Amino acid sequence: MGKSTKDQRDHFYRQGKQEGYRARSAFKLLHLDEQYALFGRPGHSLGAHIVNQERGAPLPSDAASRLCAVLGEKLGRSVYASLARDAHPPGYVIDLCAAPGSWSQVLSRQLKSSGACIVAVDLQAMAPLEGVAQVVGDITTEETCVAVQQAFQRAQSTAYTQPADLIVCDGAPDVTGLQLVDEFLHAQLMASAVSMVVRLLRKDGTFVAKVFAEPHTPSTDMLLAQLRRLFRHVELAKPPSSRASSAEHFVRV
Ligand SMILES: C[S@@+](CC[C@H](N)C(=O)[O-])C[C@H]1O[C@@H](n2cnc3c(N)ncnc32)[C@H](O)[C@@H]1O
Repeated sequence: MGKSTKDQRDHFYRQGKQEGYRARSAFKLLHLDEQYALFGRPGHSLGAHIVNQERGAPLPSDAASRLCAVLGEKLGRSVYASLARDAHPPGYVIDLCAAPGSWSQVLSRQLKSSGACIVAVDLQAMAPLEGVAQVVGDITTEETCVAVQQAFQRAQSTAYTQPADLIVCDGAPDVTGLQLVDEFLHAQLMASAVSMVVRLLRKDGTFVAKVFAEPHTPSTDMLLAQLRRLFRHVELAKPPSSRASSAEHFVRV
């Protein structure tokens, strides 16, 4: 392992301890939020106008038509839709493969003030977290998928069940050391996460998942192509807190 990678690992490890996170992976989600505004950017000027408009406040100018005038109808609408999405904090969130819970801690801390409803799922039970409902189960089984759906419904105070705005998955199977077996097990996990996303994520909601895939390889291109058949925008990211020596990347749809 190179010196800079080791230093970086130590830095995030120490910072995680100082900030009370259960794992250094917390920073991966925080960095993905910096890149994609996963938790909303209500302070963003255009985003704030859009939120105000949706709340009925007068908009000083018509942001959507101005964007269309500059960028053309199709791109303008698409940029407007993504700014509108990024302006809102997600209200309904599912954290798949959540233990020991540092991503759930990030979600709980970042979204506490907006009163988000958060459900965390893992094979292992984790220490309780304020504002996070837990399901212990295997996400590759139908039984757990139903249990997540039920917990998600119970965690919502309204009669009408909202679909999720954001689903995150940092799942990793126990490593066997046999590359083909490990890749197969991770692909199973990803397929199960995607099948939950198809059932529980709202249209234009956000899904973020860890994948072990180097960019521009045939297997990564195939994975991204498969995801693009289901989701409009699919991107591959490598947050600075993810070790450079690891094939770990994150897909965001
Ligand atoms: C890297 S850890 C997740 C770390 C977590 N995001 C955090 O920040 O604390 C991977 C997790 O995936 C979970 N996992 C692996 N296979 C699973 C499965 N089939 N169903 C549910 N959870 C699973 C493991 O139990 C483990 O807790």
